[in-house]
Amino acid sequence: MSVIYEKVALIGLGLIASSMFWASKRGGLAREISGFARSEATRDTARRIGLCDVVSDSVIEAVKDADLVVLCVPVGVMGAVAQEIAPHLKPGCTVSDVGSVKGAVVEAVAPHLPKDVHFVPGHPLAGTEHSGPESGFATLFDDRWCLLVPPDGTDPDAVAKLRRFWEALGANVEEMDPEHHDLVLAVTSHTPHLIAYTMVGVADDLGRVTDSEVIKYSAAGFRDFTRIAASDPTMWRDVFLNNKQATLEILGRFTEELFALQRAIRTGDGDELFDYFTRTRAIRRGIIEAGQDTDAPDFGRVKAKH
Ligand SMILES: NC(=O)C1=CN([C@@H]2O[C@H](COP(=O)(O)OP(=O)(O)OC[C@H]3O[C@@H](n4cnc5c(N)ncnc54)[C@H](O)[C@@H]3O)[C@@H](O)[C@H]2O)C=CC1
Ligand SMILES: O=C(O)C(=O)Cc1ccc(O)cc1
Repeated sequence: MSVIYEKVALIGLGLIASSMFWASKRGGLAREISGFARSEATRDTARRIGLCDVVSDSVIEAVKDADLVVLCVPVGVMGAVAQEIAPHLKPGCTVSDVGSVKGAVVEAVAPHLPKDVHFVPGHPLAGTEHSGPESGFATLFDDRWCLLVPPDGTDPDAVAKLRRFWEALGANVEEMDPEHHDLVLAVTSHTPHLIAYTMVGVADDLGRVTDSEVIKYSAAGFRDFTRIAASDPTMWRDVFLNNKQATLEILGRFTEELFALQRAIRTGDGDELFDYFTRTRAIRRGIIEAGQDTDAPDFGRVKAKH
């Protein structure tokens, strides 16, 4: 592999930034990677484990002379971080992010950036329920999607370079517009997370989630819910507050379907239940035939290149 960016700055040293660092080192994709995190404890941990070539105590220092700056912070603080770094960005550099929501991030970040900087927002569809600087690993993005949502008129060379970088990190890259991204993610990630949170909350309300019998006998479905419900609360609070419209739209549809199934159970309508489950089974089989393995413990890897 060869160097794609001379200097990369990673802002917010958690799961995604640390995985980007290790994957970038694996491929030799940057000559220097600087990092900044808000808390001193995170910066100390990063230094101790060798995360980033240089860990700066100031975000301004971290972005100085960087050719690529990636915002890896919770969605709700992207705008504030962009505002802080904007006057210190190298002319001609690319600013990107990895936030799970795109519309609100574009709105919050774009107005702060100088005209001579390329803004190419991104979102790797890869993660785990773990967070923090010690949770990252080099293979996180291998065979996963990374979606780029460049605003209209973005310099195609800047987009192509960032695409090459993500491909070298191991991902399959596709471009999308922010609104479509947010709707797709509301269906495939955000609403399912909310359902997992709710289901674990319900079990907890019943006082059984920590009960050894429930843990002992819990089937894979509930275990997956508890894994997902262990995800970072700040990150997920920000996802829902910033993808409000699409999540509420999908939740509305979800509750309609749930009520229909509830009614079928109450009235003993076996045909309704059977037909519904037959339809959903076909969807699952379609996913497998398309080469996407959703059995992966964290998130479906992309088996086939599309
Ligand atoms: N965790 C996951 O599975 C995935 C997360 N994402 C997105 O990636 C972004 C980062 O997520 P993770 O790496 O999982 O989070 P994380 O919680 O592991 O790391 C976030 C880091 O940002 C730092 N931070 C928070 N506010 C800050 C500020 N104002 N200035 C500087 N640093 C600040 C935190 O101290 C922490 O070090 C989020 O926007 C999230 O939506 C995207 C794909 C997957
Ligand atoms: O851990 C899981 O199951 C995930 O769903 C990972 C994930 C979380 C958030 C994202 O924006 C993308 C991927």
